[in-house]
Amino acid sequence: MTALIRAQDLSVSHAGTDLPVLRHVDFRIAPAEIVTVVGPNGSGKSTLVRALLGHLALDSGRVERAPGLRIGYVPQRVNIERAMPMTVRRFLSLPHRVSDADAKAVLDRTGVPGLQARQITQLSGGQLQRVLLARALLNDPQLLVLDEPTQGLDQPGIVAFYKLIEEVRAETGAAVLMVSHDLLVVMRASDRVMCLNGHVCCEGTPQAVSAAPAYRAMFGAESQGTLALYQHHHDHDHDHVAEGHVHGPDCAHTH
Ligand SMILES: Nc1ncnc2c1ncn2[C@@H]1O[C@H](COP(=O)(O)OP(=O)(O)OP(=O)(O)O)[C@@H](O)[C@H]1O
Repeated sequence: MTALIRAQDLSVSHAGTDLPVLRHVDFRIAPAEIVTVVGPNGSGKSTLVRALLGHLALDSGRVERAPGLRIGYVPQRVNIERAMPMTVRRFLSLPHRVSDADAKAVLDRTGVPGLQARQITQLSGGQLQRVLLARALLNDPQLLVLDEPTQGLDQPGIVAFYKLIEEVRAETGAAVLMVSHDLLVVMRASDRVMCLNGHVCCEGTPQAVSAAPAYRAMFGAESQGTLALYQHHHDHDHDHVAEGHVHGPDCAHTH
């Protein structure tokens, strides 16, 4: 099936960094697929998302988006202006006005009914994430992009949020691209996982990635729990990684 987004050989630099933050990254996501990008802090996950959305200039490579692609984007929670006085109802109408009926329906759907009159600043972390998701769902997206959607949530909150994401995918057929640090939960919820450290260290099914030496080296003890979830039937290689790329400090794979 045709990809919703396909990127080839992406390299991206930020002002003031010597080395490109992303180096020779290939990416694609198909309709209804759940893809998760994992990697250490500063490994370029948010940069990849922003490059795929067309928010950043590329050093090299290209990003192709399906014509007219509808994207629902939930940026990192830290980027939301929490100090600004605004009700949930008003927030849902930015930038496009929505009807009361649609606002009610989407809040019901995301498990936070009746919050219309509440100030954004007064929401709990879990409620805020669901309101952000609600807003992203309003334009009936073919692709949902979630950058660390469960930051600050406790474990039951994280599990419940990913369950909601899976339900939304099942109901709407939307593909989902997530950045996450919640290795255990996210691995179970994903069709495909990409392990990023400036370049793609490993990529594949959760089973394959959780057993990959690069992933294990990167996440250490935390990865052991993930490994226990899966049987060991891994056979990945790094053939898709461009020759001569530079390893990040936590990347231990060999060629
Ligand atoms: N606007 C910017 N200007 C300069 N450098 C930036 C900018 N945005 C990100 N960087 C740098 O690029 C690198 C990758 O950042 P990015 O936010 O993509 O990483 P990340 O994997 O999403 O990290 P985290 O897990 O901490 O959110 C970091 O070293 C960061 O400091």
